Amino acid sequence: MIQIENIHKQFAKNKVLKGVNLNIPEGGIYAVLGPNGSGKTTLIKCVLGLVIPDEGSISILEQPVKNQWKYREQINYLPQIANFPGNIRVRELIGMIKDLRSKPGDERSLIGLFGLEPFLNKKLANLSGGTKQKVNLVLTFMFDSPVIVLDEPTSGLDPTAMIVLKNLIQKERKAGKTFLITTHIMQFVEEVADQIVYLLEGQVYYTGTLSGLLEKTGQKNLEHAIAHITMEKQNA
Ligand SMILES: Nc1ncnc2c1ncn2[C@@H]1O[C@H](COP(=O)(O)OP(=O)(O)OP(=O)(O)O)[C@@H](O)[C@H]1O
Repeated sequence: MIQIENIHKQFAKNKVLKGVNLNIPEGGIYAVLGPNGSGKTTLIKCVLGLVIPDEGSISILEQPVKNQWKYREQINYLPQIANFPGNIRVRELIGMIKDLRSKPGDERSLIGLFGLEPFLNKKLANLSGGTKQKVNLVLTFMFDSPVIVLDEPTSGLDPTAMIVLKNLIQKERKAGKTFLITTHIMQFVEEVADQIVYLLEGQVYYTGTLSGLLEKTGQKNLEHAIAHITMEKQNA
């Protein structure tokens, strides 16, 4: 479904991705993890065509993405920071995004799930951070696409919204969708991810199941496994 081969990317002298290889088959939830600044967002943006790699190739649904744009219709993307103008009302924003996509979107059940009815006529600038994130999740999940990319989806969410999000992800996964998710919330990863991709020093340090990572590191949970990898690297 997504093939990433030998991706390199540097910003000025900062070599962020140094030969990333990753093969993501169709269906399932891939958590892309790594320390701050390890290149998770950069990698995701390469997949989306928002960052152009210096070297390497990416194919999605068997199509190389270089100089292409049509494939993006197959991806729903939740950015880490979505910067929409503050004077737009929630209802208008949803309408605008639906007009921009060439496929139909259905936001009604999502608005109910996230309890957003009272906010539909409010301007974005007047919403709390968590409520804005719920709106962004509606914008992401209202379209039916085979690939869903979520950059820090839990940001600012209260526990109820977190449960709604986890259920939504599981529902879409059962429908055969492929997820790429970045997050620093390890409990979230333990609960939803099928596979873990751990980026370190510009390369993929680990891909596999959570239990495989625990076995590899000899730790009892993901938080400890990651701390173990970091310490090991520091002492190397
Ligand atoms: N457009 C850009 N111009 C210059 N440097 C950039 C740009 N985008 C990212 N970087 C740098 O690339 C590195 C990786 O950033 P990236 O956002 O991909 O990391 P991340 O793993 O997603 O981090 P976090 O966990 O903090 O979200 C950082 O050093 C960042 O400053």
